[in-house]
Amino acid sequence: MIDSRVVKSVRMNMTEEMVERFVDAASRGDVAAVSSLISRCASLLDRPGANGWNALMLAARNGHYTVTETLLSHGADRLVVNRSSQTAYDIAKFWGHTHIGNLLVGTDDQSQHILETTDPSQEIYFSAEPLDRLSERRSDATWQQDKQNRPDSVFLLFSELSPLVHSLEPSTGSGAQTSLCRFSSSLVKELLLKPGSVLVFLGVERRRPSSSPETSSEPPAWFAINSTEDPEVLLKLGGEKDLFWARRPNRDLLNFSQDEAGILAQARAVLAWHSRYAFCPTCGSSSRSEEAGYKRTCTNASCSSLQGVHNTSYPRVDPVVIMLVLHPDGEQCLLGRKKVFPTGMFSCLAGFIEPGESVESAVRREVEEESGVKVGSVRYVACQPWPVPSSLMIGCLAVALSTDIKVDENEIEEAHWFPRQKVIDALFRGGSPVLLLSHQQTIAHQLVKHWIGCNSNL
Ligand SMILES: NC(=O)c1ccc[n+]([C@@H]2O[C@H](COP(=O)([O-])OP(=O)(O)OC[C@H]3O[C@@H](n4cnc5c(N)ncnc54)[C@H](O)[C@@H]3O)[C@@H](O)[C@H]2O)c1
Ligand SMILES: [Mg+2]
Ligand SMILES: [Mg+2]
Ligand SMILES: [Mg+2]
Ligand SMILES: [Zn+2]
Repeated sequence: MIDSRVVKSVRMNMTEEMVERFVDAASRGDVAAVSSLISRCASLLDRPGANGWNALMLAARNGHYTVTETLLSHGADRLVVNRSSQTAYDIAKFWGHTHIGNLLVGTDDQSQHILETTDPSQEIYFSAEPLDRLSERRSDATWQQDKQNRPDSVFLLFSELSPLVHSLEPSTGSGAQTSLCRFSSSLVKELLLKPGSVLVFLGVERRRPSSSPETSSEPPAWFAINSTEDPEVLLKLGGEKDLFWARRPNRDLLNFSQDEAGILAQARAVLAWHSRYAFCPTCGSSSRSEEAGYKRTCTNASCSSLQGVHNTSYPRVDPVVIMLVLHPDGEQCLLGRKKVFPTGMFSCLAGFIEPGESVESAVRREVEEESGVKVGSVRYVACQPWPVPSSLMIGCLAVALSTDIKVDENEIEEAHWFPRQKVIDALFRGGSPVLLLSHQQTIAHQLVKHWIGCNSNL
């Protein structure tokens, strides 16, 4: 007679073994194995494996859309948490699998599913577009004037390109520490008449899906003003006590909510262009702002820039490649540091694209110029508007063909190959004396996370 405890422990082992097979199949994206195991034993669905993660969490971690969809269709519980109190949604978001995150919260529009890759672009700081730019309204002077006078229009104030902001209580939960100070038209009326004020129309608030279509009133319009008036006088306009000018771009501009960061990037980049192009680049005469701040026109009637379309009259966008270069062994990445970086901080190499150059060629040229490393294949990942003053960072992964490093000492202080584990420690364990990564809101940081997230066999 076999002892009932033996039977029980054998049965237990068999079940544990089945659970491990089930979560492993989900982790590998093996939808056939997942479906067949669920059909044989439905109770496997939410069972956690030995490491405390269940099938839905592992499918979310590794970006397996179809397995996630299958588990949800069998009723997998999206709200179960692992030992770090993370749900499958938290895990998907952390690893940049936006399409899985959307599926888990039910907002999936199937579009990203086709791309089936991690898509960090949705979360890239400075890239949100909460306003409809309504570019077709820029040359409608009557419409613009009406909007400028409307009591619900919002005006952002900049002094020499620094936005007026106020600090937020930490409890806001959005992670934002600062918020843009918003003015109504009555408060800025006089300021708009000052000769040194530049006004830019940013757009109108996008209708919330919940708002009823009959909502007659048009959503509020947003504007940005750059002023040369005394900043202390302008501060008083705000009225509130804890207002300040966000003067240090690489620090003060990285603490806003995603939406405000997107608005800030648009405003600051266009205002920066106005501040540098007060005179016509073609003939040197003064120029004036037109089309709600999206064009500058020369005041010299005989200037050739008035004939046809000239790119000198429109806001600059400077394309910059920024690349995480991977060692041929796939297990190390190339990071460099400039003299101006804080001690121990390393970042991706970057460089302005030159006229007539493709993204891929710029990646290869800049990497070789700055580190001596030759690059083969280049893959686009995501981009980031970088309003300092008006760059567009084009983020790529690149694979090295050579490994010897010889830095261009004019620009790069040092550059090294960093093993994956050292980068993981820096990413998740707050850096180490030898490696501090750039601010999490930079695309350089996102590229490193994307690389680590790509290979799920952590
Ligand atoms: N967001 C991020 O993660 C991140 C990271 C690194 C750099 N950046 C930004 O990317 C930009 C370019 O990086 P870089 O400095 O290494 O470029 P780079 O390696 O091309 O070197 C800069 C030099 O390029 C020349 N240059 C060519 N075109 C230029 C232009 N349009 N404007 C200014 N200088 C130009 C100048 O001589 C300048 O000194 C920097 O301004 C920096 O703010 C952003
Ligand atoms: Mg360079
Ligand atoms: Mg560079
Ligand atoms: Mg360069
Ligand atoms: Zn001119």
